[in-house]
Amino acid sequence: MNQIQSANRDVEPVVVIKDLTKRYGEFTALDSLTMHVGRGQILGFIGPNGAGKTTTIKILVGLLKATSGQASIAGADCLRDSRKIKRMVGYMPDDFGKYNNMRVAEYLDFFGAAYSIGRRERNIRIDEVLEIAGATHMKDLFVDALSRGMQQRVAIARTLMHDPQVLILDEPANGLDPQARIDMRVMLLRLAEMQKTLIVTSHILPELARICDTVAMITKGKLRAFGTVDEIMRDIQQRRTFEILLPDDVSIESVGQRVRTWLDSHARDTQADDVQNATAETMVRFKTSLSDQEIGGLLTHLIQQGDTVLQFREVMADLEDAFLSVAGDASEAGSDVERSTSDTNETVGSGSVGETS
Ligand SMILES: Nc1ncnc2c1ncn2[C@@H]1O[C@H](COP(=O)(O)OP(=O)(O)OP(=O)(O)O)[C@@H](O)[C@H]1O
Repeated sequence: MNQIQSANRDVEPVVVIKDLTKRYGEFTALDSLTMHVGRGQILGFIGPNGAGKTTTIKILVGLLKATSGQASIAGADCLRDSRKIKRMVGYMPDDFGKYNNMRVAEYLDFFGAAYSIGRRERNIRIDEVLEIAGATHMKDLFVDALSRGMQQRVAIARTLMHDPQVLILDEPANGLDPQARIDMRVMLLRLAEMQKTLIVTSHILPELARICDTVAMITKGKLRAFGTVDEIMRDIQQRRTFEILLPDDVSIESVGQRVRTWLDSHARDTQADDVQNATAETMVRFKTSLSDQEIGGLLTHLIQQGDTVLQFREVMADLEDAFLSVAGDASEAGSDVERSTSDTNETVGSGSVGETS
């Protein structure tokens, strides 16, 4: 197992899972899972279908008994102290459910009452949670008429009604359009700023990379990687990919050759196909294990040679690459994970060393 220890050691752990195992008869759904999440942090809990995410969540919220191991939230045992757990945890399932003829305020009032919040306090709380979720304008709308993105905001508001310190959100970005996904990320970050501890499940791997402090990747009930996104990336990304965007395809051949020659003389592990001329995209793409500072030397070299470079940027491997790498079972994971394009971290053409990452 490639278990990377989190850099967030200084943050007080709120959710602690230790050697958690769950068997259904002969079948092991969770196998000695150990991980933790600190206060005000976002954990991306990532795994393909059937990996064991829901099983873990059910144990955390006290709905399922583990076969062995421990799960606690702020010191309370997830099974034995279920009343405390219920107060401390807000769980947002993937499915919004059907609530015909119910307005948003009534919907929130209903859930507030289920948490035994008094009527006056409920009214105040409804306005507060709608504000936090950016859904104040939806207060009098019917929930079943809302778009998926609006429903997700209301679902977050509902999860916040009893002011839980830990939020467990199951696939919150599922079915959202790109703008709604961005809005969702902003909202999750805001909740973390409010010192809420968030566990966010996803099988859309890059979705979480931008906002998570820590990522836990599981397949077949086993933890495959646990650490910050940077730690996981650094661990797998021995060789990084860069792109050099050129003004036209005329200079591609010469720039490609210059990059090849430069890499040959600076990086011992350079391989024949490490440099590729992407003519249609007017760019040269190359892989290297060199440091940012060393790669900056290549940019300087090109500019000194009179090449016009529009952009010099690193192609960020996404969490999916990391996942496939650490899972060590690409065929199984690859069939389940949703593919997406890589992100790029753009920098300027005539830039200096520091701008390459
Ligand atoms: N009650 C049960 N009896 C037997 N096997 C079960 C039971 N519940 C879950 N499993 C199995 O345990 C494994 C983990 O399931 P779990 O629902 O935790 O996965 P998941 O990561 O949440 O997947 P998904 O993303 O599809 O929800 C799966 O192989 C599932 O079939």
